[in-house]
Amino acid sequence: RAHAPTRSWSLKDFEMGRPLGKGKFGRVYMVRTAVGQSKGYIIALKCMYKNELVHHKVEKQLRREIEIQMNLRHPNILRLHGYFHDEGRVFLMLEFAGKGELYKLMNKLPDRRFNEKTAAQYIAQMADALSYLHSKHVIHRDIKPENLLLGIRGELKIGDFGWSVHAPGNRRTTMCGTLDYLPPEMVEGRQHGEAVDLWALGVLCYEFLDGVPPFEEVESQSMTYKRIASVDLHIPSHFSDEVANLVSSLVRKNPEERLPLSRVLRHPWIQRYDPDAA
Ligand SMILES: COc1ccc(C(=O)Nc2ccccc2)cc1NC(=O)CCSCc1cnc2[nH]ccc2c1
Repeated sequence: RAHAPTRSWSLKDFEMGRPLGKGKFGRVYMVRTAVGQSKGYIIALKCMYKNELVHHKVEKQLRREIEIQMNLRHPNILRLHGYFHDEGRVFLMLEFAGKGELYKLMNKLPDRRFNEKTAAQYIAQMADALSYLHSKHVIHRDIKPENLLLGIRGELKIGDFGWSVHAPGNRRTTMCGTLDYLPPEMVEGRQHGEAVDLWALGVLCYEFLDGVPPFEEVESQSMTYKRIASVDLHIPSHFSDEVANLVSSLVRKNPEERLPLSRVLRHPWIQRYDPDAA
């Protein structure tokens, strides 16, 4: 049974603000609740057309996602405050992340690189969010910079759950977007579990420090595929020994050998920059 919204919202409850971007199936606007006199608060309103959702056969996935996300509460996971619909559209009331999209910030950095201190804080926040999701048997499956947002205090927020499923997952619908973050078991279409997020965490850490993901082959997707399947990983010389150790412990072919999140949070590289991470 889909969650009965806490109260029935409708478009007239909001003051429309500027567009925040185009999502997968709709547009997102910055809006303020409590029209008129009282302050209210700012949220991101995602507007999607029902016939488009039906056309792409994703209405069941959306319903499942709403079920999952209405119960998630974590500082590094973008909140879904509620949802409502009118005759032709579905609206998601999402948390507004005050410092915007992480990849836009990355594109402004010289060679898109963060220093190790910033990267370690982000990875600690991601590990925290992922251990929360995994404790609820939710696999994200799509951890990558494009899906990360920044809160007003500069904290990371996992922002988009287009592919989260209850473990163990076995992707039924076809893939879209980059292969770069997918682990061998997914590119080979095999059974996969929560360890796919551990692999992606290692790939994310690599990209934060090198500016590009480890298996990227701009020219050829099939080459990326081969490099992932063979774990053709080369750690750049500018990586500290400790972060080299962390990345190599996460980006492992065998899912069972990947460093568990509890160990990531206690890893020397994380502890050096974020002592109260664990
Ligand atoms: C929890 O979050 C989400 C949950 C569900 C869905 C979704 O669309 N699910 C879906 C749709 C159809 C079929 C199946 C599933 C999307 C999001 N999240 C976003 O879309 C992030 C960017 S919109 C928010 C936002 C906030 N804060 C910002 N600050 C600057 C820009 C910005 C942008």
